[in-house]
Amino acid sequence: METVAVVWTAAVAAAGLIYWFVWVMGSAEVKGKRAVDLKMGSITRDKVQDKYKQYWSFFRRPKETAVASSENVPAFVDTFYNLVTDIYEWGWGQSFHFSPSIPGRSHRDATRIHEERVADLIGARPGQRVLDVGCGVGGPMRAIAARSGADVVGITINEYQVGRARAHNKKSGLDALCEVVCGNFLQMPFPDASFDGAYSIEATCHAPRLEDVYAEIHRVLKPGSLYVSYEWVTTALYRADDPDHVDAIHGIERGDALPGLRAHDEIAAIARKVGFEVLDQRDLARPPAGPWWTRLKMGRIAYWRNHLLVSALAFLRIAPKGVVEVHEMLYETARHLTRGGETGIFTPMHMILCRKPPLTPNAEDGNPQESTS
Ligand SMILES: C=C(CC[C@@H](C)[C@H]1CC[C@H]2C3=CC[C@H]4[C@H](C)[C@@H](O)CC[C@]4(C)[C@H]3CC[C@]12C)C(C)C
Ligand SMILES: C[S@@+](CC[C@H](N)C(=O)[O-])C[C@H]1O[C@@H](n2cnc3c(N)ncnc32)[C@H](O)[C@@H]1O
Repeated sequence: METVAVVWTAAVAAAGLIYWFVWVMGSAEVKGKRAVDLKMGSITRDKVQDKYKQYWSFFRRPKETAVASSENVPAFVDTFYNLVTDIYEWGWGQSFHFSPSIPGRSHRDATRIHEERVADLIGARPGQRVLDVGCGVGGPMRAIAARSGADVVGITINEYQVGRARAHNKKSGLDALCEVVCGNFLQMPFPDASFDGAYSIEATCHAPRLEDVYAEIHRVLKPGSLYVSYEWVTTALYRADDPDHVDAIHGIERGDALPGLRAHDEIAAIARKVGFEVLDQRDLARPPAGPWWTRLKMGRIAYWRNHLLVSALAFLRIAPKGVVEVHEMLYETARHLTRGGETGIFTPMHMILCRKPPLTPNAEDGNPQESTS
């Protein structure tokens, strides 16, 4: 009799523990993805490990060869997002970017405020059509549509994200304002001058040549309209002859599918080269902004909990094989990003605000032409 009672108590305790571990601790900060729902995007279960190896092979080539074959980059970025999208949603939320921390406010509030700033900078308003370049699963798109009342069209290279973004748009009741398209932002499926504004949040860093994506954005914008971008860059503190700096930046590139980080002072010149006027540029991470990396750093214990959880789910075959390796890669990446933030050599929020010049009447024939001032 006593043995039965002990066995029952142990079974109930174990069930309670599993429930707490998987369903309570395992749910995303913004509910919508739980650990038990981790898939690997559109990759079939048996191909996850191969795809992960394929992802790494990109970085085994010498940098010159990798850059020379930059036409492969969108496919490699697509593979990366198949591998990480569910883990990002589960462990971070629906907005795949950083934000300055704000004392006394939650991460969720800080994220929304950083996104709403974009809507305000480009003056988005009801009736306008705004482009979200590299939209992820649409966290920013929903915040910006809700703030401004503008119609937002997002583009992402990753088909799996399109499905997730559409489902979230519907669930949040914002599907009338938010639309998502699968495509390459280097060759966008939109006509010339078809948007009243555009923005990109921590996405154009995936472009092998920034001028290519900026030129596309310039093409689809109406004359006189605004574009704002939060760029990942090295700052003025970065020293290419310091092995610690180089190691941190390479770590960030490898763990975030980046063909090569750019320097902060290259961005404006590229924007001007494709025809934009640069109205403002600033590192939004500079004081008085609170550190963006504390959210990553404060989560050490959470990472271990997540590691145990992911390992258990893979062992039980609930999550696909390969999920543990991807999770480890992200843990390493978080270390490099934190180092980049603490040393000040890297920022994920170099803000650049641009305008496509308005049309002015041509003095000779009276027809409108792009102003060059
Ligand atoms: C803009 C990009 C992505 C930025 C961030 C959203 C992500 C960068 C690193 C990611 C993470 C690192 C550690 C993970 C952790 C080990 C896991 O347990 C839970 C998820 C993480 C916190 C994950 C979340 C998203 C990031 C912070 C790039 C790709 C251009
Ligand atoms: C780090 S996520 C940021 C997503 C979103 N801006 C956010 O903040 O939540 C980068 C996004 O850029 C997209 N992306 C990268 N390269 C792309 C390309 N060539 N064409 C279209 N989208 C691309 C990815 O698919 C992903 O959605």
